[in-house]
Amino acid sequence: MGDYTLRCVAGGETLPEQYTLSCKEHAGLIRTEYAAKQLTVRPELPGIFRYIDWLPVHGTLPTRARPVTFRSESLCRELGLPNLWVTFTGYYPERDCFVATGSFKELEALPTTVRLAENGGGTMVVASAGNTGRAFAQMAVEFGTPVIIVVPASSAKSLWTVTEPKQPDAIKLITVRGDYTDAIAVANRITERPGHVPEGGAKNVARRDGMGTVMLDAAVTIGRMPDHYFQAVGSGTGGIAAWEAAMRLASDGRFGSAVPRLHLAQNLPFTPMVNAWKERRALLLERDMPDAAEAIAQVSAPVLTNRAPPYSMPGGVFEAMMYCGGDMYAVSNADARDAGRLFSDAENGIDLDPAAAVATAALISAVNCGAVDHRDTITLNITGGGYARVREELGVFPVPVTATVNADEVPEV
Ligand SMILES: Cc1ncc(COP(=O)(O)O)c(C=O)c1O
Repeated sequence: MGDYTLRCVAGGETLPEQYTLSCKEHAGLIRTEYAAKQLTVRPELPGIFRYIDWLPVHGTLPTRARPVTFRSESLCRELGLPNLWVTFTGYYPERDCFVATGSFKELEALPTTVRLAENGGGTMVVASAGNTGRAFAQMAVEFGTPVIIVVPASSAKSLWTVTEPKQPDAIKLITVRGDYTDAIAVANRITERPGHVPEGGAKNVARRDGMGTVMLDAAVTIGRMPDHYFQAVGSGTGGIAAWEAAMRLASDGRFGSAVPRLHLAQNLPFTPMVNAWKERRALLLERDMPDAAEAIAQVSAPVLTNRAPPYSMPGGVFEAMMYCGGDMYAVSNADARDAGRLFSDAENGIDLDPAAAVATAALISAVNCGAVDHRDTITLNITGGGYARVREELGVFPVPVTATVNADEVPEV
C-alpha cells in the first residue's frame, strides 16, 4: 500500500524520497509512480486514505475527510445536464461530507502531514491564501504537528480550527502586509532556517496526489472517467493533479482510456493563466497580470490569486491543458455569486466557497457556449463549502496571530 518511487518529469531519472520536492538537475515537477498499477479502494481506511494505493504515504491518520461524489438531481435538472456529478470536499453531513475546515485543502494537508512524518519530520512552513493554512492548522491541533503558517494580513480571518488547541505553541501564524505571493516569499525565507521544511506547494507530490483523489473518487463512483472536469484555479495545482490521476486511471484500464477535458476557471479581473492560455506557454507579468495588486483586491475568491502559478514549467498547468484539451474561463464576481446561489438552492442551502462558485459559473458558461454537450459526463469539483454549517454545528476557534511583517522581512519565530 502506498509503495512508490519519485521521478523527475523533465529528466526521467528516479529520485530518493527525503520529502523531496524537486530534481537538482532539471526544472519542473517531480511525480510519483505507484507500485499498484490498478487502484484498490480501501473503505476500511479512514477518509481520504481509502485511496492509499495512490498516495505517497504508508500510514494513515484518523479522519473522516475525503471527497464525495454525488448526483445533484436538482442541479442536473436546472442545468439540463443529466450526467453531471458533483465531487464535493467540504462540510455537508446529508451527503456524508465531513471536511471540518470546509475545503479540499484538507486533502492536501492529510497526506502531506503523514509524508513529512515518514521522511524526517520537522516544522512545516506553509504559505497560504487562507484555506491551506486553515487545513494545516487543523492538522496541528488534532495531531500535534508543528506548523508555521504565513498568510496575507487580509486572510487572517480565514484561520480557525474546529478543535480547541491543546498545544497552542504547535501553530505559529504570521501575517504579511501584502498578497498571497508576498506570503510565499516570506515563507521561503523562513524555511532557510534549520529544522524548517517547506510544504512545497505544487512541487509536493503529497499535495497533488491528495488533490488527485477528487478525480479518483469521481471515476470510482461514476464507474468511468468523466468527459469533462471543472475546477477554479489559482495555482492550477488541482488541474495538474486531476491530469496525473486521470493518466493513472487510464493505465489502470477499468475507467476508460480518454482523460477528461480540463475546464479551469479564474476570477475576474485577476486571470493570468486564462490570458496566457489564449496565446502561449510563457506567463508574462506585464501582459497577463497588469495592475495585479488592484485586480487582486477586486476578486470575490482571493484563494485564486497566485501571481506565480506553476503554469509554464515541465509537468505544469500548460502541459496538463495541452494533454487533456479543454479550456480556461474568466468568471465575474456577479456570475460566481449567481452560480453559488443556484447551487445553494439546489443543495439544502449549502454555502459555497467563492472559488467553488467560480467553478460552477464556468460550468454554466461552458453549457451556454456549447463547450460541453448536454449528454456528456461531467465532474464539477466543488472545492469548498458548508462553512455556515461548520460554524453552527462544530464551532470555530480563531488562530491567534503570532507576528505581522512586511513582505521583505523575516519574522522571529
Ligand atoms: C476552495 C479553493 N478552490 C480552489 C482553489 C484553487 O486551487 P489550485 O489552483 O491550487 O488548484 C483553492 C486554493 O486555495 C481553494 O482554496
